Amino acid sequence: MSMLETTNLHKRFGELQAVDDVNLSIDREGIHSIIGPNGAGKSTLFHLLTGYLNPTGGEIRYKDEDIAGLPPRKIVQKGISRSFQIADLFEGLTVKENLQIATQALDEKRNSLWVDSESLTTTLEKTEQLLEDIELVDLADVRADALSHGDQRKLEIGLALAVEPDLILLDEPTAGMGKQESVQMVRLIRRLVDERDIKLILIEHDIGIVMRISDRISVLNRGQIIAEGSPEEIQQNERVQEAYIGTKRGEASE
Ligand SMILES: Nc1ncnc2c1ncn2[C@@H]1O[C@H](COP(=O)(O)OP(=O)(O)OP(=O)(O)O)[C@@H](O)[C@H]1O
Repeated sequence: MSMLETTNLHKRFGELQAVDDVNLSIDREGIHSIIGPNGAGKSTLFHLLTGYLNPTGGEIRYKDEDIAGLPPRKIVQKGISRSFQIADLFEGLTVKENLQIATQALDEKRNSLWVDSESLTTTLEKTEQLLEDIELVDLADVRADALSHGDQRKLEIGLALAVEPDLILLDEPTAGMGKQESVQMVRLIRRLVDERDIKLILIEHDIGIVMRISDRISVLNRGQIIAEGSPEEIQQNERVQEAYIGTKRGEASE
């Protein structure tokens, strides 16, 4: 059974159908990538799945419950998380402080004036675990705005993990990275998915990375899904090749 399913999902901006009758089925395990040329509708689809945009039509079912149109906070509570931009968060705080705040957001007692020692211990333990998971133990006391670009992206993933999601959505986690940083990031993401047993939906422009990391791929073009399958199937699909004509080899939409 699938974990997340969209049925006839639409999002229109004026005359433009940015997401056009999308039927997507995401099963419970592994990494499912969404690829497609610039303007294909990938980010719009992510915004719909995470509550940042309301669909114009259609359904989004997560664990068999309709979540279309729910606000982002409610969707996070259901177990779906996405990466945040550090710029929108706490640049002046350290790596550890950022993770602590995100972890505390899970705690039902966060609005209470008195935090009991048990929940404080749990928060600290979870924060330590997150630091290890995202390989930032050595940089725990460094301010977020002093981190390298690659380490900021790791922290963004840590923040998304802090709410203990079952499903996580990452939008271009390797954007702006050099080759070596990208390889490290891909390795980290694969390990997290396997160790934490979470499902990942990924938007990624680098086709080389997509083919290496994905268990399944859906291809969007002009708001519609034009192909879905394993990396091998997608590589050989003629409609996909046509959609990418004119793009450089090894890059989907640059
Ligand atoms: N808020 C908005 N208002 C109007 N049009 C929008 C809005 N957001 C996106 N669009 C349009 O919807 C289409 C799909 O955009 P979207 O950003 O989802 O594509 P994408 O596949 O993520 O592209 P990219 O790879 O360049 O990030 C584009 O034509 C875009 O200009």
